[in-house]
Amino acid sequence: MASLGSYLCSQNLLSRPWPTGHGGGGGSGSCVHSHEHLEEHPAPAQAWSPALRYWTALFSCCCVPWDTGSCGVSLQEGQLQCGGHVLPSDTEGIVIYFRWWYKKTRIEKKSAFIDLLCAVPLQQIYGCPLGGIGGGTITRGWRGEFCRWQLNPGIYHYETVIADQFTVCLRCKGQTVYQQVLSVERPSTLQGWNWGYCGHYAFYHALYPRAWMVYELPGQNVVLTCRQVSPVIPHDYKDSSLPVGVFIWEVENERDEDVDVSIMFSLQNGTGTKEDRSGGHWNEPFAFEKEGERVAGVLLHHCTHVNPFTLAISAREKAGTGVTHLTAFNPMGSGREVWQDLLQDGRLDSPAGKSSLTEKGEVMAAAVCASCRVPARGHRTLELALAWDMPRVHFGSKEKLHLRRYTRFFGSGGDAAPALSHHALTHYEEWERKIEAWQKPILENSQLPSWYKSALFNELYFMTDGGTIWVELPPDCRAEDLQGPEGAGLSHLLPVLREYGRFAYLEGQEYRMYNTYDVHFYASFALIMLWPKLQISLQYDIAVTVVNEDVQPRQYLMCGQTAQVKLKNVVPHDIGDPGDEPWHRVNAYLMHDTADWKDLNLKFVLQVYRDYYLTHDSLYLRDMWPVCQAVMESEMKFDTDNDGLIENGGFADQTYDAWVVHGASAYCGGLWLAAVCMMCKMAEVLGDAEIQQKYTDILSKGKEAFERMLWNGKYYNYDSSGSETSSSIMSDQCAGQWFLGACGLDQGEFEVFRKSHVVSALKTIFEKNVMSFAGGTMGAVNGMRPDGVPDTSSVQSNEVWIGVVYALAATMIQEGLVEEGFRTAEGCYRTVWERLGMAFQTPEAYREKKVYRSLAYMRPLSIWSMQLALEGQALIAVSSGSVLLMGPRFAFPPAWEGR
Ligand SMILES: C[C@H](CCC(=O)O)[C@H]1CC[C@H]2[C@@H]3CC[C@@H]4C[C@H](O[C@@H]5O[C@H](CO)[C@@H](O)[C@H](O)[C@H]5O)CC[C@]4(C)[C@H]3CC[C@]12C
Repeated sequence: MASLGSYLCSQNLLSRPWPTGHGGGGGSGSCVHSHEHLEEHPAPAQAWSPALRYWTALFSCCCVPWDTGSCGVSLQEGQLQCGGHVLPSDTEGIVIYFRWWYKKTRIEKKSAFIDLLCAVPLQQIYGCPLGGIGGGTITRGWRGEFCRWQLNPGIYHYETVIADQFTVCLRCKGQTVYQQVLSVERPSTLQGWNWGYCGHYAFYHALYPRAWMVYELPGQNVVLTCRQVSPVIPHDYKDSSLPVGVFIWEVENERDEDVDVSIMFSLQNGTGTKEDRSGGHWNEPFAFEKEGERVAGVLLHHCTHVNPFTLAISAREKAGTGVTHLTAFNPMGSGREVWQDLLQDGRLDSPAGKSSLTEKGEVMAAAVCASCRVPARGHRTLELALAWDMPRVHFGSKEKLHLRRYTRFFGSGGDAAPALSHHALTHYEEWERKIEAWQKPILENSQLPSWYKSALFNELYFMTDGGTIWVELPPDCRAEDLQGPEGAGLSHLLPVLREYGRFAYLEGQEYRMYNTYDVHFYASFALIMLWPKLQISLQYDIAVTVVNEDVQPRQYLMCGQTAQVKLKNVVPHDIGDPGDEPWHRVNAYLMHDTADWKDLNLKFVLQVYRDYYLTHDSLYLRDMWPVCQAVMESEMKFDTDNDGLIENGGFADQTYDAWVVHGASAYCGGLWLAAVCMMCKMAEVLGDAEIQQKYTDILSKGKEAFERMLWNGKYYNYDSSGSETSSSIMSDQCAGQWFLGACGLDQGEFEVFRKSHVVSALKTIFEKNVMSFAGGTMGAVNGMRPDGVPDTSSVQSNEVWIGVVYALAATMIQEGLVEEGFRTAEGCYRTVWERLGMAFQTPEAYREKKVYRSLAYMRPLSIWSMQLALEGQALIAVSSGSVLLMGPRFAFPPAWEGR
């Protein structure tokens, strides 16, 4: 048995529940996300609700048909509320938003990029998603259900498809003794099947990109362990793109007699949407043999007009393992014919030939079954796979055709499902070896707490399940098609995009914008550390958008003003909405005109240097340098008093897009100084003495202004406006230092913020925002008043942002406050994954009580910056000869070693 399985075996855990510690909160050595008994509910979070409950009342009085129920709209005590924050009842933005929403959804019949009226209902059901990066994802729940679907890029569909199941059949001496669907459900369809598996005898464990389900078949003396593996492999740009998942069933026979074991995998042709009934779908059996390895199963052709696809269920044939199938059955009926077929001999009938096409209104399913004899007291393995092939995709606008990344290896003809299945079933062992080599040093590091190990790997689910898309650059695409006729001098743009393709992931499953840049700033650590070429490719895409403009005027929802969609020489908020035409039309976000945001340009510069520092890619640095200069020039205008420090504009002009900032600010001012420092460093590397001098002068002036205007003796004030809340303690006030530290630019000649000030600020945040908030158990609140009461002046100052908290923890670790860093981050992990049951859907934000916002969000990927900080600490420890804190470095290619 491979990889973590061997760890399981070595600990004699194969036939027992995974070590506990989650849910129980004991932290007893488990490093996976677990549900001990599948019948248990993970956490009592029903009382928690989406943030925007005030809308119902508002819109019901406008007589808008309102049928979604869960989205959170309410009027509390006669006032409009957002996240418990009272909004003025005449708030112009709300009215403008509503008008826009009505036109978009009711007149144009399109979906809104952020639908405040139809929030995704909270279901505490999710587990590890299936699939590699950018080929679509199918998420399974921790009870084994197939329940979250993203096959059309960026578009989610939340539906448990009942026919999608694993069923076990046990036979002794030629008689079936046990046949059971491995599901705790008791549905109204397929009533001829034996449902209602007792959840007490099942255990779920997840350590992304793998998950384990252990079934102790009651009264059978047989234990099944289903190991689910997806090809998500750091530094791998081929197999990591594949739309497949493998299920390795380990069967342990604890009886004194042989048992014939069959695992049947049934699947509906579709994803549980109304399209499943649209007619014209069909199934066919297949077998695929290559290099002496044979897999067999059923193809389910889903023939929709837009983005048709083929699903494939299959199993690996090998000596002693038989594979049979059922090409088609009705998943809406009793399913009795399927059940009897399996019951009779532990095999399926395996009819030859295709099914007929489904009629309109008809749904079809198929099944594949792998069977083997397991000797008394013996052990055998059955290997099954799910693949889906949707090679050619259109986004919502249907203007451009995109080929997914994997088509360069498996073709774009729509006939790749057999080869994908074969590849998955013959390569998963290699994937597991690589996953283990990557994860093991961290898992085996006894100095790291278990919750952290779970958080680090499991939060990575968003890399694939963030509506992620990875496509090829069209072969005929020319540099001028991307950069415009003048060209931006990005000499390596085409080679990079041709070699590594284009990558995009959503801000959140509920905030449907690709590569939201102010947020990606936080999440980008995962990409640069694990798939650096994708981060480089993403940055090239952003650089292209910087040099382009979109002169189309439009009204912005928060302020009501009209301005053009995208200005030249500024970084966009995002690269578009999958419901429209991303890359081609950027800035789907229309809450604010982000041309006036203060953080976006700076975040580009910070990432360019950070990426260069970690990859040593000097071609990239050279290409990005003019773009950095251009965006810094644009940013310069925000230093209105020429003191070397930018000022905010008196509106929410940065990632905290509902938290107003006036004048100089700790967050944007700090990012600015860090970016200026990196401009000096990049100019030095590139030998540009003039620019280096220019930025050195700005930096020395700006540092002085920053300290004078914001330092209060303990921490940096929120802003310099002198307003009632300008002395608030912002948890993210050291964001600039965070990036500087990650790039080794935080000391000596490069020290921007005085060490003693940084440490004092971090200690204050720990004392106030962390320990004085929810008893230190929920991470850091964004804004805290010096007297220890959260800053309620805005919706967002009173929230905890999980991704910000992980970044803060990384900053603490960088500054040597390791214990404080772990304590801070632990609060968020335990709140989200244990208390609220929001596994595999970490939201952007929650409040101390009752409210959360934006499920399945990008920012928490910033936890990878904690890992970078820990590795940095380990290097410091080694070089100073002190005790090594960490295990060996991991995940970096050999070229990075020793830096
Ligand atoms: C329209 C309301 C009143 C405006 C007015 O004063 O006239 C707005 C008040 C509060 C707004 C909501 C705040 C939370 C969401 C923010 C979201 O933007 C994305 O979120 C990230 C921050 O979490 C940000 O970093 C990222 O760049 C953004 O893309 C937009 C939806 C909000 C629900 C927002 C909606 C308008 C208000 C209700």
